[in-house]
Amino acid sequence: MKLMWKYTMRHKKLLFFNFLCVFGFIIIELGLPTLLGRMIDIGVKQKDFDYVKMMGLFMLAIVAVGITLNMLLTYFGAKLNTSIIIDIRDDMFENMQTYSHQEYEKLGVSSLITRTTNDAYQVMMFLGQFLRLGFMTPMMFAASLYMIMRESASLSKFVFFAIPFLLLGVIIIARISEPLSEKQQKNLDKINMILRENLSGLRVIRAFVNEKFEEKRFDDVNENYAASSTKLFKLVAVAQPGFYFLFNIIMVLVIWFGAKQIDLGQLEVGKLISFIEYVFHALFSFMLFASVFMMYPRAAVSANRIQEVLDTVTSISENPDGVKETATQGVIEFKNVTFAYPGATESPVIRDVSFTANPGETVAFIGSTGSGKSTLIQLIPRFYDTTKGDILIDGVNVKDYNLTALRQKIGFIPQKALLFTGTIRENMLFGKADATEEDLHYAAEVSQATEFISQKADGYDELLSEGGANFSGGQKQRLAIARAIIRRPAIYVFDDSFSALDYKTDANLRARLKKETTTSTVLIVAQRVSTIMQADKIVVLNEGDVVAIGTHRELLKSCEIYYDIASSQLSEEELA
Ligand SMILES: Nc1ncnc2c1ncn2[C@@H]1O[C@H](COP(=O)(O)OP(=O)(O)OP(=O)(O)O)[C@@H](O)[C@H]1O
Repeated sequence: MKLMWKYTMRHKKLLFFNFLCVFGFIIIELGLPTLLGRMIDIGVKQKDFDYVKMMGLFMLAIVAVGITLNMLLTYFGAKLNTSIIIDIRDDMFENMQTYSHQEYEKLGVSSLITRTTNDAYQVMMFLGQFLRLGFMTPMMFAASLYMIMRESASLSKFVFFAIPFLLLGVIIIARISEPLSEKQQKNLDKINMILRENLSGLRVIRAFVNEKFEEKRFDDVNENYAASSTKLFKLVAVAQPGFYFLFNIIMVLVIWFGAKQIDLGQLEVGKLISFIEYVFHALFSFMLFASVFMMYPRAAVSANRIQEVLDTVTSISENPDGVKETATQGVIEFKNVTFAYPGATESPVIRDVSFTANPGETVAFIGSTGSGKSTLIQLIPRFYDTTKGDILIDGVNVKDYNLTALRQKIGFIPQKALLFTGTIRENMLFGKADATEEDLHYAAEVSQATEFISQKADGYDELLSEGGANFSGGQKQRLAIARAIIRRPAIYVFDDSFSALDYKTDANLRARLKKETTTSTVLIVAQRVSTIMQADKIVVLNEGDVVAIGTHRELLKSCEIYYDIASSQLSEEELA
C-alpha cells in the first residue's frame, strides 16, 4: 500500500478531480431514493400529477449529472491509474539499469521481466478499481447506513445484524488468497524463465530433438500456475454466491417486516421503497468494496515484488564524484587480485593474480575452460568488484573512478556478440553516438566488416532482427568489434571475440588491429594459440591461478600447460 500511496500522491491534481467526481456521484446516488420516496408519498398518493411530473424531470436532470460525473470519474481514474503505472515502470527500469551483474543474478532476469510487466499490471488493475470504488463505496456505505437509520430505525437492525458476517467473510477470503497470489506470481516467473530459455534456445532444442522434453517442462509449470489460479477462482466462486445469499435474506426480512409495518399503518409505502433502495445501496457498496478488498492481497504481493526491485541498490555504485581524468591512458595493473562470485560458497575462481599491461602492448590470456579468463577481464570495467587485491588503471583504483569515465576508457567486446534490434549503423553508433560517417567506415574497415556490409541490400541501413538472428556468428562478432573500435578507447578487452572468425579473417583483423592500437592497451582472451602467439605477454591461467607469464617462445620452453595447449593446435613446424 505504501508503494501505491507514494505513487498516487505524485498526481494530487488528478486525485483531487477523481475525489470530486466520487463525491458528487455519491450525493446524487443517495439523493435519488429520497426523491423517489417523496414522489410516491406526496405525488402518487395524493394524485398530484404536476408534482410527479416536476419531480420526474428533476430526477432525470440529476441522473444526467450523475452519468456525466461517472464518465468523468472513469476518465480521471484511468488517467491517474496509467500515470501511476508509467511512473512505477519508469522507476523500475531506471533502477534496474544501475544494477551490477550481481543484482541481476540475485533477482533473475525472467523475474524482473514479470515484475515490470505482470506485477505492474496487477497493481494497475487493483488501482483502477480502488480509485473508482475504494473511496466511493465506504462513503456510500456509511451514508446509506445513516439514511437507513433515518428512514426506519426498527428495520435497520436486519442490516446491522448482517454486517459482522459480511466483514468476517471478507477477512477470511483475504487471508486465504494472499499466499495463493504469491505462489501464482512465482509460478509466472517460472513460466517466463522457461519461455525465454525455449525461445532463445530453439535451435539447440530442435538439434537435440528435445521438443517433447521442453513441452513437458513448460506444461508442468503451466499446470502449477493453473492450479494456483483455479484455487483463487474457486474462492471467488464460493464467496460471491455466499454474499448474494446473505444479501437476499436481508432483503426478504426487510420487505416482510416492512410490509407488516405498512399494514399496521406504522410505515408509508414510499418510505419502504426508499428504505429498500438504501439497503440495496449499502449492501451493494459493501459488496463492491469487498471485491476491491479481495483484489488487494494479490496487488500487495505484486507491489512487494515491485518494491524489492526499487529497493535493490547496486553493489557497484556510479561514484559520481570519482576520478574522471588521468594523466596517462591505458596502463592496467592487477595487484594480487582474488575474486569469488558473490554468494557462491565455492573457493575463489581467481587467486592472487598480478600483472601489468601498458599502452601499445597486447596481453593475452589462455587456459582451459573455466580457468577464470572471462571472470578476470570482467573485473576491469567493474562488472564485479574484486574480493581481495586491487586493479589500477592509469594509477587509479577502478573503485575510485567515476563509473561512466572508467567504462568510457574501455572498448569491451564480449564473448557472445550481443547486438540489438535495429540497423547496422545504429548498432555501431551504440559505441559512440556522435560518430561521423567517416568513423563508421573506418571502424568497419578495421573490423573487416566492410565487405559483408556492402553486400547487404541496404548496406549500413540493413536491419538486424532480434539478437541479430539474421546475421552469421562471424558477422555479428565483427560488428561487435566495430562497435568498440568506433569509440577509439584507451583499452580494448576482447573476450574470446575472434572465435567465430575463419583463420584468414582472424589474421587480417589482428594485423589491422595492430596498426589501430599502437597507443592502446589490448587484452585478449582466446582459446586459439594462433590468435595470441604474437602478443607481448601471454598469461597462462589454470583453475584461477596464474601459472606463467611470458611470450609465446618463452612459454613454449618454460610452461608445460602452455606447451600442451599449443601442441594440440599447432603443427611441428609452427612449434619449432
Ligand atoms: N556468474 C557466475 N556465478 C558463479 N560462478 C560463475 C559465474 N560465472 C562463471 N562462474 C564460474 O567461474 C569459473 C570461471 O569461469 P570463467 O567464465 O571466468 O572461465 P573461462 O576461463 O572464461 O572459461 P571459458 O574459456 O569456457 O569461457 C567457472 O568455474 C565458472 O563456473
